[in-house]
This record gives sequence, C-alpha cells and structure tokens, in this order.
Amino acid sequence: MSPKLGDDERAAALATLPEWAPVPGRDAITRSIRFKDFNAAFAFMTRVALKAEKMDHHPEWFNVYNRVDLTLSTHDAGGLSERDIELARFIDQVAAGS
Ligand SMILES: C[C@H](O)[C@H](O)[C@H]1CNC2=NC(N)=NC(=O)C2=N1
Repeated sequence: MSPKLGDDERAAALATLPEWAPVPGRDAITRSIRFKDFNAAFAFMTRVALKAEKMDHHPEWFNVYNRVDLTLSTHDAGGLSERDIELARFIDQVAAGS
C-alpha cells in the first residue's frame, strides 16, 4: 500500500501538476477536462480505465457528454499518495493528446 504523502511531498508534487486543484476539506486532488464530444471523452476514459486496472488504482469520476470530472485519492491510505500523482501524470498525458 502506498502511504499518504507528507505535507512537503504533497506540496512539491502539486507544484508539478498545475491542472490539478486540492479538494476543499479532503486530502484529494481534482481536475475537470472538456473534450470535443462524448466520443473523445469516452475514448479518454477507456484509456484511463485500462491504466487504472493495471495499477489497481482507480479514479473517482463523473462524465456528462464531453466533460469528465476526476478526483484522485488513495482510499486505503485515507489521502493523497504517490499513486495518485502517478495516475494524475498519466491522465495529463492522455488529455494532452486527445
Ligand atoms: C482491493 C483493491 O486492491 C483496493 O481496493 C484498491 C483498488 N483501487 C483503489 N483506488 C484508489 N483510488 N484507492 C485505493 O485505495 C484503491 N484500492
């Protein structure tokens, strides 16, 4: 299990993820992404789903039409861990190529 990041680690990681914002009142990060249409949004979600299964680390997400809202947190650790940072970086890469 990946442990919760300490305050300094958390701040350093977040500084490298400008698209992500802390969730108020919770040790988690969030990003909302808009795509051209539902097809593009769902293609993105498929790629993230395959990565999530491989990592055994899953996003909380909500989709409506071309928008995907994501929240990352490590439930087993009760907060943000290195696995969330890794998944966030992957999500940013996929979104940048969509
Ligand atoms: C049993 C299984 O390995 C765990 O429940 C995994 C699955 N996916 C997970 N995803 C996330 N985001 N946090 C977890 O703690 C987590 N735990």
